[in-house]
Amino acid sequence: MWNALKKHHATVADRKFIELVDADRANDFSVIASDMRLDYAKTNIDKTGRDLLIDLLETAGVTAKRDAMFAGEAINETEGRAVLHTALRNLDGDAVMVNGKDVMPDVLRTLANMSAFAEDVRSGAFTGQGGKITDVVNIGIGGSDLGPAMAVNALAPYHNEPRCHFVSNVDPADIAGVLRTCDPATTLVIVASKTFTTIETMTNARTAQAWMAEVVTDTGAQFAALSTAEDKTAAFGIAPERVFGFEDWVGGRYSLWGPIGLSLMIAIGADAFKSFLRGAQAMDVHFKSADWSENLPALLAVVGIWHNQICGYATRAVLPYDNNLNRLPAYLQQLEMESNGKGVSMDGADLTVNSGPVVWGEPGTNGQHAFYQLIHQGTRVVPCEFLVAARGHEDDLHHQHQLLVANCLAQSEALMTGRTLDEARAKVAVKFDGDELERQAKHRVFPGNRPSVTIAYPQMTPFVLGQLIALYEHRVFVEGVVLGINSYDQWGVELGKELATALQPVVEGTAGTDNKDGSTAALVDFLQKHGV
Ligand SMILES: O=P(O)(O)OC[C@H]1O[C@H](O)[C@H](O)[C@@H](O)[C@@H]1O
Repeated sequence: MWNALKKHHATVADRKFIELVDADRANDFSVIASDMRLDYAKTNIDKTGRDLLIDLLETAGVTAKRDAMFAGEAINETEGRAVLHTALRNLDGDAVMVNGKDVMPDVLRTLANMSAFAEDVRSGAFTGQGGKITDVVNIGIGGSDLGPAMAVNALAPYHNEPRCHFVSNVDPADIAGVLRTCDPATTLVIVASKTFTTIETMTNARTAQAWMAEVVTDTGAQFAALSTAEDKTAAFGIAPERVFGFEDWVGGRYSLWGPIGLSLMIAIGADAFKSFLRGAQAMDVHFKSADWSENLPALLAVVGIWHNQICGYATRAVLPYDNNLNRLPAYLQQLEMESNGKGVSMDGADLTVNSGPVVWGEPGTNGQHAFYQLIHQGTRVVPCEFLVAARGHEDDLHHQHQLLVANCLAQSEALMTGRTLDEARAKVAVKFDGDELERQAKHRVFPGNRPSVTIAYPQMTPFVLGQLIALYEHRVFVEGVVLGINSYDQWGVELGKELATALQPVVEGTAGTDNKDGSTAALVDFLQKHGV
């Protein structure tokens, strides 16, 4: 299949896709599911290419794998675990079996407990020593931070109760900066850690505990924990009624839908949080039922595969024309790169194609005034993913939103159409002539034919955010199955952790640098001379 796709690519690589994009192609290469429209017309995928890509899904067994995932089979083979974040948004409670047990009663009970606690915090029924909670500090990292931090920003217009802060970095600047703005007597600290062993999180949690203890008599009463390790949360001193547990079949970067979403739920309320879950559930239903040729996550995945594994474009820019999605690129970096950044297939063989792409981005229009230069005229092609809402939330500034939308559409159009040398000459002919005209014109040429997809939606509501994040999760799943890798482990983060533990005494000066390489030893020496 890979060879067939590469062969086909050779036949279409030079085709100007601007010449292909008429109304028919725009409809044929777009799909609408629930509230979202995915347009992938501005690419050089043609019908044959799409057929081949969909054959690739069938050959890779995506249908069977998808059904196995939803059925609770242990598709995370290297860790022997099911992958069931979808159960967290299965609000109708249809049975989901793991090892012969229906997990839904526990899932729904935890959701009800979280909802009651979140509403108590919002209403003031739950208080700190100094009264109603004014600030929530979520201490977590990776999947225990990026999801809620991204979603609280994304849903800022729905955020109507305590201020929410997110502390992740072990750099003391992070926690010190946040705690400086909070009153310990009215702050709720949420320690979010699936394992409750992550060094950054546990270090920051102890710092927060000491900060609160200076003022608050019973600090444990103002701490909550989100974890799979209830013994460890108890040892930390957090009462069981404020521990919201989940199971190991929820991966860290897929955990926003359950207890790890508590800070989001406190920010927007339990009803809006459920609407967020319903959005994701709608995308799950679509993913399970739509034909691959009409299936949003599957199509987004095959476009990604086309650009990365077939065309060889190493990166992908995610460009939300939605300022509140400013943490989406960082969230997707973990979701996609920690899931599909692997060089070994499930059976232990080396991959024969590239692993998933480098994902990066910033909201438009800011990026336009920074790095779009490279996207338009650099020598490397960067496939772009534009996201845009029909409406913002600032009704009195709707004209500004229209300008935002115009910018978004202009960028994908410019990337596709480019500007020829003749057009560039015409632009500068009034100012220059002769050789100088040629030289100046060359700088103003845009190669064009640069691919992008656009995801459009009516407005960034909780329901739409749920759809969007579930769309990306399933896209990652499909790409992972096609590559034959396990998208649900993350062994690649272990080595650095082990070496950091070993280096701590070296940095502190209680162990020597004898067994370190020359570069590391010299850096330790320099930092020690400067007071580390
Ligand atoms: O939630 P925790 O157990 O504290 O884990 C936090 C994060 O750290 C790990 O190193 C993993 O790479 C991430 O996938 C995880 O989300």
